[in-house]
Amino acid sequence: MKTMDYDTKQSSSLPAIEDSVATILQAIGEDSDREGLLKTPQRVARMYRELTSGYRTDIHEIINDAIFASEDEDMVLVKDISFSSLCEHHMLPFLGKAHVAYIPDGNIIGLSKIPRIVEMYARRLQVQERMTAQIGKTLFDVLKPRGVAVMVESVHMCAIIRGVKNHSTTMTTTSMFGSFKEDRHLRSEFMEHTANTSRTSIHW
Ligand SMILES: Nc1nc2c(ncn2[C@@H]2O[C@H](COP(=O)(O)OP(=O)(O)OP(=O)(O)O)[C@@H](O)[C@H]2O)c(=O)[nH]1
Ligand SMILES: [Zn+2]
Repeated sequence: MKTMDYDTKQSSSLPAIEDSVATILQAIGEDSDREGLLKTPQRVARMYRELTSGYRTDIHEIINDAIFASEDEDMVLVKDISFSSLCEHHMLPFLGKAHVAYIPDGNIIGLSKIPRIVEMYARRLQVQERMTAQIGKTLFDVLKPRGVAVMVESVHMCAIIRGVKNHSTTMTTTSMFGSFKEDRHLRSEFMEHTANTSRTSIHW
C-alpha cells in the first residue's frame, strides 16, 4: 500500500510532560510533594500519551489489508461509533458519536476498521471539524469508494465546565466526499439514517 501523509507526530516525551505537570501543580499553589500528588505527574504523562496515541498510529497497520472485493453498490453505514478527543484550544475532552457511510466501488472494508480510523484521529489534539474531515478523507483514500459521508455529534467540556458553561449544546459536523458531495439525494438519505440516533446519551 502506498504511504500517504497522515499528519503524524512520532515522538512523545514522558519525562518532559512529567516536569511540566509538576510545574503546573506548583503554579496553581499545590504542594507537589504531598502524598496524593506524588505520582500525579507520571500518571498525567501516561494519560496524555494514551490520549494522543493517534499521532503514532500507522494507518496501514490498522487497515491490515482488510479490504475485500465486493459487487455491492449500496450504502454501507456504521453508526454510533463512540469516541473521546481533546480540543486543541483548552486540552479538555469533547466526546460523542461518529456516523460513517460509504458507497462501495468494487471493495468493502472490514467493519472494525472504521471505528479504528475514528480512534486514530480522535486520539489527538483536535477541532471537531478537522477530525470529521480527516476520518472521511482517510476512508476515501484507502478504500477508494464512490463516496464517503461522515457526521460527528459531540459535547465539548470546554463549553460546559468553564467559559460559556452551556450544558445543553451539542455540536454536529459533517464531511462529504465523492458521490455524497455531488448527489444531494444520497446526502439526504445519509442524513435521514443518522437522524434517529440516540442523542440523549451524549447530553450532559
Ligand atoms: N469550531 C470549533 N471551536 C471549538 C472546538 N473546540 C473548542 N472550540 C472553541 O474554540 C474557541 C477558542 O476561543 P478563544 O476566545 O481563543 O478561547 P477562550 O477565551 O477560552 O474562549 P471561551 O471558550 O469563549 O471562553 C472557543 O469558542 C471554543 O468554544 C471545535 O472543535 N471546533
Ligand atoms: Zn476547547
